[in-house]
Amino acid sequence: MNKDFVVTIDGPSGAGKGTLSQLLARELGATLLDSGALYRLVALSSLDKSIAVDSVDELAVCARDLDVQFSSSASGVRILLEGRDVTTAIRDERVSMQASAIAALEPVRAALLQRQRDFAGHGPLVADGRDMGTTVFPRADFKFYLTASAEARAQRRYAQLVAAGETVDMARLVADIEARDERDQSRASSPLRPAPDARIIDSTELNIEEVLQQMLLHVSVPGGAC
Ligand SMILES: Nc1ncnc2c1ncn2[C@@H]1O[C@H](COP(=O)(O)OP(=O)(O)O)[C@@H](O)[C@H]1O
Ligand SMILES: Nc1ccn([C@@H]2O[C@H](COP(=O)(O)OP(=O)(O)O)[C@@H](O)[C@H]2O)c(=O)n1
Repeated sequence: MNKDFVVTIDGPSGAGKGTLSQLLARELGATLLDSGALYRLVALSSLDKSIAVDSVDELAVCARDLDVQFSSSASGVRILLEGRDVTTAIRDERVSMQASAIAALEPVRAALLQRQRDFAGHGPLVADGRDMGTTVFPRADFKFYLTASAEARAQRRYAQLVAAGETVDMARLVADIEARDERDQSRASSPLRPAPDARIIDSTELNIEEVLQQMLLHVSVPGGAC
């Protein structure tokens, strides 16, 4: 087994990718790539700079020049955009919708591609997103596609946002999630779909620990299965 092995976790919003990729990375001693955060950062930066969604060239420059730092802290990974802590700001629903819109633009995806690939090759990597197993790391060692019913995903997201102190309109949240799913799946450039060699896990009826155990069953690392 390659010491720089790559595990990819793709799937729709609220399927549990972020949660499971963190747990799996901890179990495997791997670095984490939260590719959605990169799209969210371009979205936030473009909203801050009032760049319109149809200004494709400007958005691509924004993605290419993104000044971002991921720093570990006691409360988890903090994300800095041009030195400003935007860890919470990028999770805002307005940013989610903007991220989904700009993620459909091929020049933006192309501008982020190498930045994502650069995470590999420095030890094991767990990469979370929509096209990790299809486009960014097509030769990954282990690929997962995590999904759950739209209702379960919306309920999870609702609980997560309420716990973070936000006021959430459930009907709006469901509509937003469905709109993002539709856009992610139907775009021409790297649409959301399982890689042919991905293991599909439906977590609708599974808790987080059960999903983690299923994943660990299929990831074997040097020194034996873990
Ligand atoms: N299998 C599960 N059962 C219950 N809650 C879950 C499960 N997987 C994830 N969650 C919760 O759902 C919310 C969304 O999960 P997250 O990992 O952010 O999803 P994603 O990254 O796919 O959008 C989080 O609050 C997380 O704790
Ligand atoms: N590899 C990726 C990751 C995210 N994205 C886009 O970026 C948006 C935000 O990604 P995310 O993973 O943070 O979203 P959630 O699953 O947390 O809702 C998604 O709605 C996708 O449109 C993408 O197109 N490709």
